[in-house]
Amino acid sequence: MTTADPLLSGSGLSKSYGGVHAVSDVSFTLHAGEVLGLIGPNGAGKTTLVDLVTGAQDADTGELVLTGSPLRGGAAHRAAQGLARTFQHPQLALDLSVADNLLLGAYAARHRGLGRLLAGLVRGILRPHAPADRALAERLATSVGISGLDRHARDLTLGEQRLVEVGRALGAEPCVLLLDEPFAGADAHGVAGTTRVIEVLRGAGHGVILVDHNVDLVTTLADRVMLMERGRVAFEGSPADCLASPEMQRVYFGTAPEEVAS
Ligand SMILES: Nc1ncnc2c1ncn2[C@@H]1O[C@H](COP(=O)(O)OP(=O)(O)OP(=O)(O)O)[C@@H](O)[C@H]1O
Repeated sequence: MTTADPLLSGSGLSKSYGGVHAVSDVSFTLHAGEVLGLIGPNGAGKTTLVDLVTGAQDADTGELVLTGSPLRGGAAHRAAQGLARTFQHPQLALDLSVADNLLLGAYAARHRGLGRLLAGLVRGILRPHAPADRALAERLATSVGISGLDRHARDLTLGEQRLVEVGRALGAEPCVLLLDEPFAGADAHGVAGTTRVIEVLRGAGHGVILVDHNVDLVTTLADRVMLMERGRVAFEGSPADCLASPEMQRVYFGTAPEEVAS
């Protein structure tokens, strides 16, 4: 792999559910230090694409390559290879504390296997955190800007849950982070915390795939944008070019720019 090679690439990815073509022949690249924004209306296939990359769903067709090697296997295997994600609907362990949830990503990366992860978790629950783990939880909390480490996850607002998910993903020290609607339901504080993490990862030469309906934020934060429509890539390019494109006008407003002007 040379520095010009993508950190992560997908080619010819497709996934159908019965007659619904959720993702159809999608190809993409993500380079080191790059934020790729993924936008598109409801049902465009954004979450399905994230699922195919992270191994939450099996692709019908297509190939993925991460740092020069084929990316295969289930979600836990891919996480061990350096992928981390957040979910459109946050998936925290609601009965655990903020600190325990933040540590889950690091435990998973450290133990590289579900059985050992669960064993580590049970040990963590049954006895207080080792000082190093508590310090790590505090560092992750500071990174995303969340306080109250001993609160139960179920007592958090949606925005706080999203921040903990981002912190948990950060704890795995991913080379690629996939964020699925991190700004939905987040207040200014939540937006700032997630934005900070994106900037840190970009600065460290990692990659970020950012899915969100907040087009203003995505086009501000992303280096490149992919617009999806009915499972396909309708446009791919710089944020400015995407915003000015006829495809953007058509997908979001149902009109081409010249029709708007007349
Ligand atoms: N598990 C599933 N079973 C059946 N159909 C599914 C499943 N997951 C997604 N779909 C369908 O695939 C299409 C793409 O869905 P997907 O959730 O990927 O879109 P999206 O762009 O993420 O939408 P949103 O912005 O609303 O989250 C939709 O028509 C959806 O109903």
